Amino acid sequence: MAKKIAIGGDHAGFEYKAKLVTKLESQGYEVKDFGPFSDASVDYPDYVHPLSSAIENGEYDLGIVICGSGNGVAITANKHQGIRAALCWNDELAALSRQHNNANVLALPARFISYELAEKLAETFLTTEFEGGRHQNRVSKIACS
Ligand SMILES: O=C(CO)[C@H](O)[C@H](O)[C@H](O)COP(=O)(O)O
Repeated sequence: MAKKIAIGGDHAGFEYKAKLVTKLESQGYEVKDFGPFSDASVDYPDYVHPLSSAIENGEYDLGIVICGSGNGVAITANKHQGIRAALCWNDELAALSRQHNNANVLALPARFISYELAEKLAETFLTTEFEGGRHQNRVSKIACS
């Protein structure tokens, strides 16, 4: 089970991020918050690039990034060769992102889902395993040199 979690985003995701950090820590996860640390307007790449690099370097098992739509943080994270970020807004998508895509970053759209759903998606993402097999062949072909 993934234990070391990196979390980050922007001002639109700040409130959900703060609550998720508390929740995940209460469940025994080691959580590194890459910011931001207030709801003042910021630029998500300033937080998502360092988070993504840390996951690529093996410092954290999985990541969660949160902005208004989830698109900005997902697009930024996916610029990194070692990152497979999945934008999810329902539980089946969160499960499939792990089972089929071995996603290592969950992107959440805070302005479009409830906090309760965000918490559920995070739980599913963090506890679902990659199925491997035919999916491993496909995942191996994602990265370009
Ligand atoms: O990156 C995004 C959109 O792709 C996020 O949703 C941002 O949180 C959003 O763009 C922030 O918008 P704001 O008007 O500056 O609060």
